[in-house]
Amino acid sequence: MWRILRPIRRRSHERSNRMAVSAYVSASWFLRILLVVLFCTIITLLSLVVTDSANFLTRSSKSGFPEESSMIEKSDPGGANEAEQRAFQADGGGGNKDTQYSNVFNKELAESEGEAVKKLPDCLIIGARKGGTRALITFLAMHPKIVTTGDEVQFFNNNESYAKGVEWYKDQMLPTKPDQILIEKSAEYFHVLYVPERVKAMDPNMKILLIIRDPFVRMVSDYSFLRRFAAANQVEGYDFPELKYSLEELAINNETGEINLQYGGLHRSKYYKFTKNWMSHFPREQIHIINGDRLASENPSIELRKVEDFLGIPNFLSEDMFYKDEIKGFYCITSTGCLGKEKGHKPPEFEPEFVEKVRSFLRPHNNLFYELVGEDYGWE
Ligand SMILES: Nc1ncnc2c1ncn2[C@@H]1O[C@H](COP(=O)(O)OS(=O)(=O)O)[C@@H](OP(=O)(O)O)[C@H]1O
Repeated sequence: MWRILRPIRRRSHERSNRMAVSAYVSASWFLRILLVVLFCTIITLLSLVVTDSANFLTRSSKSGFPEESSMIEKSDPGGANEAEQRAFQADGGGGNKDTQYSNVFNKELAESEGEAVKKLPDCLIIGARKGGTRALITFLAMHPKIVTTGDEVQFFNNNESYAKGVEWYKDQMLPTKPDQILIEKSAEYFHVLYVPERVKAMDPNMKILLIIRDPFVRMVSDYSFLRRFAAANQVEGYDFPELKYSLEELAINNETGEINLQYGGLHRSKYYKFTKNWMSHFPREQIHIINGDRLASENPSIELRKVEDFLGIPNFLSEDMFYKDEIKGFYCITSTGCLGKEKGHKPPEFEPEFVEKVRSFLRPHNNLFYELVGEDYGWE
């Protein structure tokens, strides 16, 4: 019996051994496949996380600091009002029809070698709208080493013009000698969020001039300009609220008594947001900020000297080239007179409560702006 059973037991023993070996082999393959799948999943997840954080950082750097979002972005109705921009463009940038000033004040400086040819600008005055951009470019145009554009070209902020391409843009410029700097000013560039990206794509070395003034004063000037403009002009498809409503009615929501975040005039006075956007495309050293309050209230040669230094051209614009016109209340050019009648108004008066409400809304934006640019402008 034992002899009969022994081979059977051996066979069954061998069978169970084989089964155990094959179970072991299958289990080890299963584990290997599982590990490979697990590894692939981890890699995919990790790459998703990395890409997402990179996107987040890019988004943050384009639209402002992440911490800004809690305080500032909530109070931000979004981009500039396009209809308003059209209205502004219809006037070539706010009554900017000043003539070019001749550059032959100083013979030595005026003598430039080489042939004058059309080229793309070396420098842009980007705004801020109603910051004193016209005064700035008009004064700079007296410098023999500077050539400027007349009317605002509004190339980067106007999709129709932008679509015409850089050759078209170049064609809008005046011929410039090799040792002269060409400056274009369009006061709306500062406020349109896609502009710096476009400028950088054309010339990453572009020098940027930004002139800012007390944001409350700027808002008042912005409102007054649009009101005057609307009274004298019609823009198809756009009803100017400035014609129907007072500044107080536009800036304050009359139901809640709170600031009206949708009001474009106020939005454009939030310098931090727009400057941050420019600084995410251009280094701080490439952006020179002019104090528009000072350019208007002190002899302009003080602020202009800093611009000359920034542009790397000889100091030429001197105190005696300007005088204060007591009737107009602004500085004018000794040899040619004041800016056109569209520039330089006595601001209207407002109730102190209104002024304080708007100023306290702007204050955190101003503080962030001071921090960002490294200078305290001391606005109330
Ligand atoms: N010297 C001199 N002469 C006249 N005006 C001067 C001057 N310096 C600064 N300003 C102030 O410039 C304000 C107009 O700003 P902008 O030229 O940037 O306006 S625009 O955006 O181009 O339309 C303009 O605003 P308003 O006073 O509301 O007209 C002036 O306050």
